[in-house]
Amino acid sequence: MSQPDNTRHVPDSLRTNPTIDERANHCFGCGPANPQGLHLVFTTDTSDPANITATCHFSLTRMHEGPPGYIHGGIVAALLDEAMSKLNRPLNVLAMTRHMEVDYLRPAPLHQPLVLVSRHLSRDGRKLYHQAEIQRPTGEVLARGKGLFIVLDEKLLAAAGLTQPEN
Ligand SMILES: CCCCC/C=C\C/C=C\C/C=C\C/C=C\CCCC(=O)SCCNC(=O)CCNC(=O)[C@H](O)C(C)(C)COP(=O)(O)OP(=O)(O)OC[C@H]1O[C@@H](n2cnc3c(N)ncnc32)[C@H](O)[C@@H]1OP(=O)(O)O
Repeated sequence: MSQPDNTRHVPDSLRTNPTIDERANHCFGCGPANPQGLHLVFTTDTSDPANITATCHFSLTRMHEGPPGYIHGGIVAALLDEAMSKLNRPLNVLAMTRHMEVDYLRPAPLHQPLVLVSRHLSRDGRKLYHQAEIQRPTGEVLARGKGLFIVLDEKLLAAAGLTQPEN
């Protein structure tokens, strides 16, 4: 009986010592290699250490439709989650979402320029508290998320062949 050839689907980068960026290459939110992904590109601003932010300008099409003409609510949550996760690198940690909540304030339209803005709120040991918003270019807030991210412990990372970034 023939066996599936899994090796063809393993990128070279995963055979050696892949960086977190190489591993995140297929991330649904930001991975450039994911043909079905959102391909979000963020700019982070660390100029004020007390107010670290990440910003992304984007527009979606009917691939991500929920209510007619509007972004699906699950995608809204994914956008907010992604935006908040982008704060972890400037904070120099690898962390994952433990809890998040979403306020759907107004329907978020397809085919229109929108802005994702996330902000680091506070840190308590391994617990990072972030928030993110989807805004119109006018600043009107359409959706807001708050998230608890947990800095991954070294044992979990070691199992995945990773280490926390140097501080
Ligand atoms: C297996 C290896 C994984 C490899 C991952 C490698 C790198 C990842 C790093 C970067 C990712 C790269 C690209 C970004 C990709 C996606 C972007 C979007 C981000 C995501 O989409 S990422 C996916 C969704 N994410 C998950 O798939 C997480 C599943 N989960 C877990 O893997 C565990 O859950 C973990 C490890 C997170 C924590 O596990 P844990 O056992 O270490 O910690 P625990 O659960 O105990 O919580 C700790 C403290 O939070 C408190 N706490 C809990 N809930 C609370 C609440 N509601 N309010 C207030 N406090 C709360 C507890 O009370 C406790 O507090 P205390 O320590 O003070 O007791």
